Amino acid sequence: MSVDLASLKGRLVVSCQAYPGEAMRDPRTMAQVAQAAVVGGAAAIRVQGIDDIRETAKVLDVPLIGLWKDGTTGVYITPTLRHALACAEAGADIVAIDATSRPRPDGSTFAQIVAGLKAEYPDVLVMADCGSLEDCVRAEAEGADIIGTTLAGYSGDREKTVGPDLELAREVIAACSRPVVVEGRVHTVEQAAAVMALGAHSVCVGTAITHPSTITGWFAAAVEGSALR
Ligand SMILES: CC(=O)N[C@H](C=O)[C@@H](O)[C@H](O)[C@H](O)COP(=O)(O)O
Repeated sequence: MSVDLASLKGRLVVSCQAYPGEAMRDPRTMAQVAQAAVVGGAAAIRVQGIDDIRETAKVLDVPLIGLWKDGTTGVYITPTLRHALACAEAGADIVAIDATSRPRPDGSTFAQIVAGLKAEYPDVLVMADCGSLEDCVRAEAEGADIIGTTLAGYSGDREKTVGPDLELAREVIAACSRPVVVEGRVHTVEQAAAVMALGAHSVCVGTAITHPSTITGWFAAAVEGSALR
């Protein structure tokens, strides 16, 4: 599917990810979670891992953002062209790629991955997962179709804010002309609305919609912290 980014304007994107060792870490389960999110109004879905991309692509009729996390430190979100090509081959309409300037395992650059992916899959779009304003501006110049604030607070460039990094969102929206998707620690509907009011193209929510253990933990802490003795 060739994605018209206008279809995501003013809409919610939902990230459906379960982590290694978790009970929901199963491609069929993630595809079902994705289907449920679409019923609720998600205009696009973001999934991690080749099997999850393949399984989710089978059942979705909204754009699919795919990524491949390899490792847990440094550049681990779709770190090389090999990973990006595999995401596209598995059915991702948009491939999310780490767009920070940190060294990649094979010494390649974001610009080289974008060029290599587009040479092979001209219709596939690139979402740049950025951690700073500089990343966003560079990624746009290097051919990213969507600018994401995904790595704000995770790449070492910015403090990890409680909730989304609204300051970065404001600066990126002002500086970039490509659609900006604000992603990362959007945990409440109020935060999602605040991000959109800044002028974001879309907001991407993961944990607060699709990670039951974390959501349960929030409620459990509130209940236990408020219980009368
Ligand atoms: C930093 C990193 O690796 N972020 C990942 C990117 O795909 C996911 O673990 C996040 O869940 C996703 O970005 C959505 O964010 P949140 O779950 O905070 O709504």
